[in-house]
Amino acid sequence: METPLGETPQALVAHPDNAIVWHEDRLFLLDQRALPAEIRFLACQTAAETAHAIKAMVVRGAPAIGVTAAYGVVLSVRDHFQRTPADWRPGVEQDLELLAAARPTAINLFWALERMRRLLAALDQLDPVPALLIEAERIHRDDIAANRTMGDLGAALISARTDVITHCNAGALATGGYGTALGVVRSAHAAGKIGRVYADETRPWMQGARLTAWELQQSGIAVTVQADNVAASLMARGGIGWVIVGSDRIAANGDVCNKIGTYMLAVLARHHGVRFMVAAPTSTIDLAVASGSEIPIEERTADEVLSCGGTRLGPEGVDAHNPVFDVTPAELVDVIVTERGVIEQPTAEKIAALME
Ligand SMILES: CSC[C@H]1O[C@H](OP(=O)(O)O)[C@H](O)[C@@H]1O
Repeated sequence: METPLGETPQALVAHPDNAIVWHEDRLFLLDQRALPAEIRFLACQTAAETAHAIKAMVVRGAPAIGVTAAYGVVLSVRDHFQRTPADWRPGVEQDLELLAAARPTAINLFWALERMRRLLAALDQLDPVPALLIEAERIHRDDIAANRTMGDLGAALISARTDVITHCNAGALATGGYGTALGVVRSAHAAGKIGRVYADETRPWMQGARLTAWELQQSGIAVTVQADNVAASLMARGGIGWVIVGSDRIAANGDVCNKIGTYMLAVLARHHGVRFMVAAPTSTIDLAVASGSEIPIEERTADEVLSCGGTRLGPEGVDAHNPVFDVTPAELVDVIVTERGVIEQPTAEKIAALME
């Protein structure tokens, strides 16, 4: 289990861009289960603790999960190399499986593990840890750079000041920093193009009400939280120029898997003439799945639906259905923004050309 901190080191400043910190040979995670009511970092010292932190959603969001898993591999190799320097690889392989089993949908988890696995296979120097830490830090740094590039590319698509709707949290907390959908919002806001952000609360885990609202408040961006069923009438009222969301996995044909409720927003946006933007790094594109129907959708516990903030809402004995992602067909996506460029009206051909 992760180690709650006694004295938080000065390097651990509580800011959305500081959700994942490698400090003094330990991995510190801003506990997103407690935000914004409580600011607390948890320290992970093993791959098992890191895997648990991902599964328990201490850290969540596709790119953030990938970055965290990469550091989890560093913890694993250091652990096994120290214990059995002559035969550390079997134990690390078991830890890689443990990390891969933490959550099934966000492709960045598997992308990051595969990148670390490739380096592991190539390493033959005596102590592998330094090279692996450099790679994990590179994955982290590259994700932030990608988000900043996407922020500017997405902001350029917003032609005039407007209000926007976002869903869940695709901000700095969900990435290595800066954010994907909220990275576009931050860059567009800096250019004077964002009036107000309407953040869907995003039942049942409330990423929007808790995390997106906190992030945008920290960035000085006007944010209004709304129940998940308000978006239709808000779009009908007018004034919403864009729906801007992130993604956990994009299929080869441009179908977008994202937090449950995204598909509903895409249908509403198309009906109301609101443009629908998905911001995601190319590490979220999975060419191995032809369409969204092949993407595994994580189901979490019924209790997450039948309770809120620790208070039981539903009667005992009643079941609940809790798929935490859905798939938006490519034809409902106006634009996908990646760090390599923008795809209008995504198709398999356009995705393939981008990924060449
Ligand atoms: C920038 S990816 C964020 C993405 O991840 C969220 O899911 P979860 O909070 O369950 O990890 C949601 O789908 C966001 O759009």
